[in-house]
Amino acid sequence: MKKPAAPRPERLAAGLIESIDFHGLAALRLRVPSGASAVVSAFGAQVLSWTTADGRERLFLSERAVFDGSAPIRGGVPVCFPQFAGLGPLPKHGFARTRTWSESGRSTGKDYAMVSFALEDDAATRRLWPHAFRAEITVNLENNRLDVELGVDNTGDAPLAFTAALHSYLRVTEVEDSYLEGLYGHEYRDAARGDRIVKDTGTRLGFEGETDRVYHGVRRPLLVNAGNLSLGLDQEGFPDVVVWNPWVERCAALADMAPSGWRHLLCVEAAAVRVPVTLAAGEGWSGRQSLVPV
Ligand SMILES: O=P(O)(O)OC[C@H]1O[C@@H](O)[C@H](O)[C@@H](O)[C@@H]1O
Repeated sequence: MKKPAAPRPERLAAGLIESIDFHGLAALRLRVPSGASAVVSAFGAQVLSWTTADGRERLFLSERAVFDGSAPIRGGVPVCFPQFAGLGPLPKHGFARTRTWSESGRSTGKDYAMVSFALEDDAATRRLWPHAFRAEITVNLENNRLDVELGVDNTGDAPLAFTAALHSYLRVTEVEDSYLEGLYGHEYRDAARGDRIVKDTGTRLGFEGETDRVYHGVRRPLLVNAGNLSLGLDQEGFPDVVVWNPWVERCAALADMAPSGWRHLLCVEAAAVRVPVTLAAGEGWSGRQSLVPV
């Protein structure tokens, strides 16, 4: 018997933004005429899904991710701000990923849909980090790319310094069959091996164990070679690139990861880590990561 045809998604004439509930969280779904879509939650201003025009999900989101606000969401593009990892006195990766941000703008056009979320200091952030600031995440979905930008303004009257990252969890079919190109000749701090500084001499980086590296001063675009989930990555403003995969044992210790979850992710993060960003009173900074299917 002939199978009934799957319903065809309606073809959009222009970008569209809809409010949705995503695992109980308030979120926006962005859609563009190519068929690509993305989901961004107000919690963490976090991209939680990006499906390209070919129907493939490109971001890893853990099947055990917690969506009740009690913990950061494991997957998508968490925003690490104003502290990367444990490089300071704040909670790991800062507080931005566990705060609810406010929508600060949206627009659509023939071939894009864009939303922004803002986070400003309040009594709770000042208790942790005594600075006046305004951070903004802008997510721009186009037919064939996704751009995520973090902007930070020092709204106080004293200088401030921060480290930050867009902690993108890229979905791969099998991390052991994936590799990353573009880091040749760069120095990195190997956080999985006692923070030693190493110079990368391989033309491509493969994955055979726990990987936790901060590459310094990366100026070239990168290529994640992962079969039909391959992506080109580019960044501006962020000088560093973090490459992370927890592998078997560390993954098993993470309550919000399935035991085999590590196989299906590769974090390639646009980051400002080695040298903190310093802003004088009234000064601003921005950094962007762009993901393009290849
Ligand atoms: O489990 P978390 O807090 O989300 O952090 C995940 C990882 O994030 C990476 O960016 C860090 O380099 C790792 O050291 C860290 O373990």
